[in-house]
Amino acid sequence: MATRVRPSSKRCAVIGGSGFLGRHLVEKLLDRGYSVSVFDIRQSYELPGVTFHQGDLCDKQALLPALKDVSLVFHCASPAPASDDRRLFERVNIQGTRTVIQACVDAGVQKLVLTSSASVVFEGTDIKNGKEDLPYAKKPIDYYTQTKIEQEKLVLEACDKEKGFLTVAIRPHGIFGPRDPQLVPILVDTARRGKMKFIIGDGTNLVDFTFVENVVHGHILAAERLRSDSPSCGKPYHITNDEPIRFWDFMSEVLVGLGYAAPRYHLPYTLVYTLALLLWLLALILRPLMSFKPTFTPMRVALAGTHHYYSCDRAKQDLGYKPVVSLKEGIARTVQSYPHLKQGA
Ligand SMILES: NC(=O)C1=CN([C@@H]2O[C@H](COP(=O)(O)OP(=O)(O)OC[C@H]3O[C@@H](n4cnc5c(N)ncnc54)[C@H](OP(=O)(O)O)[C@@H]3O)[C@@H](O)[C@H]2O)C=CC1
Ligand SMILES: CC(C)CCC[C@@H](C)[C@H]1CC[C@H]2C3=C(CC[C@]12C)[C@@]1(C)CCC(=O)C[C@@H]1CC3
Repeated sequence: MATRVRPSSKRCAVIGGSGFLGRHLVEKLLDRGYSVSVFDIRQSYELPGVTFHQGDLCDKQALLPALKDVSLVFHCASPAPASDDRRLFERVNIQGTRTVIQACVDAGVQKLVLTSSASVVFEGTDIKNGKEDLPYAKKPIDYYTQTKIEQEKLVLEACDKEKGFLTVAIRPHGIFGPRDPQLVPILVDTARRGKMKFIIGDGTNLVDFTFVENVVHGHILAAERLRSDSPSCGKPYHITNDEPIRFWDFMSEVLVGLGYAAPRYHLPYTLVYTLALLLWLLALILRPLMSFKPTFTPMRVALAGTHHYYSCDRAKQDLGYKPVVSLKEGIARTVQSYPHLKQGA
């Protein structure tokens, strides 16, 4: 009779492990003595202790070898939020996540940790100290958010204590840190094109930004605390720096740290939001003829002009979460890590 090898509890897989968050997660897992199998559509680095499997997560046959003898899987792959390719989001975040769940079950994986997003409850209006019991956005602001909602539901609903398949979702917000391909590069590009002179709204709106190492810490705590008798089974958890900051103060600190001027002049929120909507519509209409990507999308304007900060109380209580790097230290380390994006570089 063939005996089934019990997966080692120190062997895990990171789907999306070549990306920004995924790679930081892989590095921390290695530090903690895990051996890691990375599954990603691209390979961006090599590290001892890591086995790479290149493929599309929508392909179960490609996924299965990466999950062999693995007890714990982190799923942090997604198309970039800046894309507006609805079919891609639906294929990867919804169909692909179904495939990931099925592959985990087939491979005998015991725990699945999903990187969701705090944005699953964001509709473009103020959220102050939002808790996990807020309803999902009824009118998600973009395809990214819409498909992250469906993805989170799928993973949490798949939690099955009887079958020994446990799931949990981490909802980070505004991840930043070294090697981030999004926040700082887009900010600097906008500044270099002379478009970061304006503050949208009165500039007092509070927002969460989360240093990447805190997000990693939250994921590992969630994974290690996940047992059939733990309160976290099938639940989502906000993970932030727990230090809400004015959106425009955060942007200014990063810009000034890199040698650019901070935005100074105010523009009314409703005016900018309406312009962003019109521009988005225009881009949609002109798509068959030409392609242009507006910098100020409705989603970015909404994020820049409203309050959106979340309570981490549930993560503190159930997971023992506490940020390990302060916002000040995180900003300093981030700025230092981008010498090539400095003014004049
Ligand atoms: N960055 C942020 O502020 C926040 C991010 N999140 C979530 O965190 C997770 C990680 O984000 P982040 O690290 O910033 O993103 P990245 O784009 O840096 O990483 C995602 C990785 O997944 C890969 N990928 C995309 N599609 C597939 C596919 N079909 N099969 C296999 N791999 C694929 C990407 O490859 P490629 O680059 O080639 O597409 C990339 O390597 C995502 O789930 C995101 O939704 C949540 C909240 C905030
Ligand atoms: C042009 C400026 C008004 C803004 C430049 C910075 C923005 C690129 C970023 C500020 C907040 C960020 C953010 C995300 C992406 C990058 C920003 C818009 C997410 C949408 C990434 C994916 C998520 O799950 C939620 C994030 C919220 C904050």
